[in-house]
Amino acid sequence: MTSHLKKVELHCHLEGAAPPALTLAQARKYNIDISAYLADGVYVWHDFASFLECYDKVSEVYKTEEDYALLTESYLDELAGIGTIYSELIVSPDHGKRIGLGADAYIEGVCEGIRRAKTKSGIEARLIVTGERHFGPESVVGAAEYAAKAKNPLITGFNLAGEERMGRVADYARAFDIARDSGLGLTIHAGEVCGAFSVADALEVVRPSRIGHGVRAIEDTDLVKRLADLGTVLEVCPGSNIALNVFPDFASHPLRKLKEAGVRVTISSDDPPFFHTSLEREYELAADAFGFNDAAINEMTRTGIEAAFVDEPTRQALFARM
Ligand SMILES: Nc1ncnc2[nH]cnc12
Ligand SMILES: [Zn+2]
Repeated sequence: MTSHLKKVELHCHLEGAAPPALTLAQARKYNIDISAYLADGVYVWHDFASFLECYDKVSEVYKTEEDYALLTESYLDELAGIGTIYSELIVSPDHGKRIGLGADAYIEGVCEGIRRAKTKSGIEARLIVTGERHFGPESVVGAAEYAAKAKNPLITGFNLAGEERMGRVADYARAFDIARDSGLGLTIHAGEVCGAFSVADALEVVRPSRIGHGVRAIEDTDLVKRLADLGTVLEVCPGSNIALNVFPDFASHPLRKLKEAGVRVTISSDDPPFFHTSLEREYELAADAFGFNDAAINEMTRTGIEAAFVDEPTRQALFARM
């Protein structure tokens, strides 16, 4: 039972949180055939590459500022309903451009959703702009430039997501330099689909305070020690890792080993309905599948607040709500 615990989520892709029923309604509204990617109320994919394709197709049925406001508001309402006090949403202004809405209107819709949810429940939220590796280094630089110039107080971080097997982290270094110079918090997907080398690359090239997943660092003992020594926070998404077959089952998932080795870990849901999970389930898994007691789970939640891309008064206000 974790329903009594306060919760924090640092790693959830906004479009990845789209409920299948809402996606279907959106597809019907815009007369889009989504049947190859959504059938019988579940998203259809079979491996990491087809998951990314499905994710991109699903994203295309959200088209207007109001669509994004509604999607954001609905997800944050769901989080607030399970005791979540803080959420970071990974967003892609590039996607706004690709669907013809434009990056500013896309972000404005998301911000409107954040304001609506906060008015109702007090949930605090921030945005992490992401580049997608499979759209190439230039597009990732474009995302970083957008985030750096936006001067939007809700945009506080920069990320790199997408096909981890495409290129090396060094190919995306310039985007992270732009984001770092503008004062954004840095995180990067690494050690999810690719092995420990990808996490080592990320540490060397990006020097991020956080890493998305990072779980395959477990393949290299020295690297695990380095993560612990540096205090790098891992945004661990166990349900996602099992769904994508990064590990065969929860018994072989390294969350506990990483924590016991002194690595700072937090728990998130990544793309919840795609992976048949939710933040609520991830907290339940922490208790039931990983055997963490309330104190250990609260420690991970506090780590999330420590690592959140927020100003200090907001961080202290979040600690006060724990
Ligand atoms: N789990 C994941 N890994 C990389 N890119 C993603 N984009 C959405 N979900 C992702
Ligand atoms: Zn992710």
